[in-house]
Amino acid sequence: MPSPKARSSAARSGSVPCAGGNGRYEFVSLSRTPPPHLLQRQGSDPTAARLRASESPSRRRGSGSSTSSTGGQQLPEEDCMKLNPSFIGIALSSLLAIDLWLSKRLGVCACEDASWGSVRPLMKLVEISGHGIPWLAGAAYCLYKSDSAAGQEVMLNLLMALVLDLVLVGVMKAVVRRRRPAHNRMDMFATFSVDGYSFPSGHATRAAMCARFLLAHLVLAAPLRVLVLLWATFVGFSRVLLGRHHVTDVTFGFLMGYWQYNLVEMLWLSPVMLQSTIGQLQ
Ligand SMILES: CC(C)=CCC/C(C)=C/COP(=O)(O)O
Repeated sequence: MPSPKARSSAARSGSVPCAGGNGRYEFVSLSRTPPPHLLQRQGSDPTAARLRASESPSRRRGSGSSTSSTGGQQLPEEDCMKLNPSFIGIALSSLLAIDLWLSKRLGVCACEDASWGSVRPLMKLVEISGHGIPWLAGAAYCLYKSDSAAGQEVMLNLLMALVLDLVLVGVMKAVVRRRRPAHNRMDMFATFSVDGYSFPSGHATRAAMCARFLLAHLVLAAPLRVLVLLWATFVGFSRVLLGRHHVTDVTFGFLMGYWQYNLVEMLWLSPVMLQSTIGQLQ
């Protein structure tokens, strides 16, 4: 009988252990039709039942409702789908496996005992620099202090962009509900409940969106522009180093933040709108 590890790696690699006719376990490729004695046994064998139970809910749903013929055997249609896994399915599973492996390897500051644990405090400073609270507070303060209409307009739109970002990321996290990496220590300050989820990285979306915003609306010297880009990149990268996120959470977060800036430009609050808004507030 194979060890549990062998069983799980076999399941991952597309072959499943089944109880053979002589009581021994055999590995059967999912891409081949199982021998008849295995097909007969699957109905009553507890191991086969357990394996079926571990299949995806979508496969379990509607089990036994329809059948198709394969080589004279009547197979449930769901099993035929299993025998022909789609190319996109395999590509996605491979990407996810690489993502998990790479994220774990790169999470070198995930705790003090990790290989780069000594730089964790520095990484946490980078984390704070991309947190929503300092950005919201900073934008609100600049809006309050700004004495030019142009400055007020930019800061109001930055505030609107930051709120939009929080809402969109919150909705996305609540829909996808991907768990954070197992090696993450949840010691972030000021989080919403959806921040228990991982996809996408809110820091990455904010960093990408704010970097585009600053580069487009502030007159900055070339070295400062480079610094803004470096900061945004580092904020994203630090999420993986801290073990907070998978690589794909951050990659998607950057893309989403980049796209969010386009949305902000589309929804841009003009001076006319600004005056009527301020008028209503007074
Ligand atoms: C409380 C406020 C205003 C914002 C929460 C910011 C936050 C903690 C986001 C989570 O970021 P990651 O998804 O990158 O971990």
